[in-house]
Amino acid sequence: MIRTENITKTFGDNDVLKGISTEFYAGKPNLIIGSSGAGKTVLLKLLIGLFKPTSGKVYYDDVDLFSVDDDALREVRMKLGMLFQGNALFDSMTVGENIRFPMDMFTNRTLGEKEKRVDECLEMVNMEGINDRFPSEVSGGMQKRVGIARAMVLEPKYLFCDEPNSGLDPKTAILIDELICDLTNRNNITTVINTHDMNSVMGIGDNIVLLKDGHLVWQGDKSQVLESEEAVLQDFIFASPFLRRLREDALKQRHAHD
Ligand SMILES: Nc1ncnc2c1ncn2[C@@H]1O[C@H](COP(=O)(O)OP(=O)(O)OP(=O)(O)O)[C@@H](O)[C@H]1O
Repeated sequence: MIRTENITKTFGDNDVLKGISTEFYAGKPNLIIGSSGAGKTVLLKLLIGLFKPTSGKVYYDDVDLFSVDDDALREVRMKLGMLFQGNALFDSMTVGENIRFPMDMFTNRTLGEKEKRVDECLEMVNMEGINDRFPSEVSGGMQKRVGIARAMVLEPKYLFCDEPNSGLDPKTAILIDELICDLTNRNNITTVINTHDMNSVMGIGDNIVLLKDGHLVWQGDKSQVLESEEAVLQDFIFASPFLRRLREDALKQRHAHD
């Protein structure tokens, strides 16, 4: 579990986060949503310790991320997995070398042990046998899976995904969501996903945190989205006239059955 306590972040005279107190739970995908400039990326960077808050606290279970000594911080960092926007795979390395990279950096495992773990991770994302291909030789959806395999290689307790669906067609995007969700449930990981994708919100939104102008304006799960009266949420999720009509129809049907 990750908990934030009244987090603020100011750059110069720009108050980007204005007191965020929330929890991200283990074993479920936690989504941060909100329109452009709301502060999602800044919050994600704070959670992983890339930015320090101007004030407030971030707790990983009982560990206060910004008050612990370097050894304890390193211990927390070893438990973080990160799926970067656009995958951030190294083009000059094979798929296998990309997945092995965190083990080369942070462990003393033998080459045999590392190769065995690479195979396990490729199997985990249903991509067995593509070790020797280069990222440019596989599709965008496959690259995403490789990115997930790399994020999982050190068996993270916390997984961060920055817009995991960007650049994917809707069907592939849903498969990637399901894969992240499945790995999260099976391994009891606290997964935090920064997303704009409405399908993700309605498909895997077990805990949704909505930001607007640096404020947390709504928190709930996908089953509460349809009925919520929160205008910012409705504007964000049902952004087009077509989607607003769909929501009205769905609400009518639901109330007709009540
Ligand atoms: N390193 C930085 N220095 C100064 N200002 C920053 C920095 N990073 C982000 N900001 C500012 O913080 C605000 C929120 O940016 P952020 O990237 O978190 O938005 P976002 O919700 O992730 O938007 P998007 O969905 O477009 O990625 C913006 O006004 C941005 O200019």
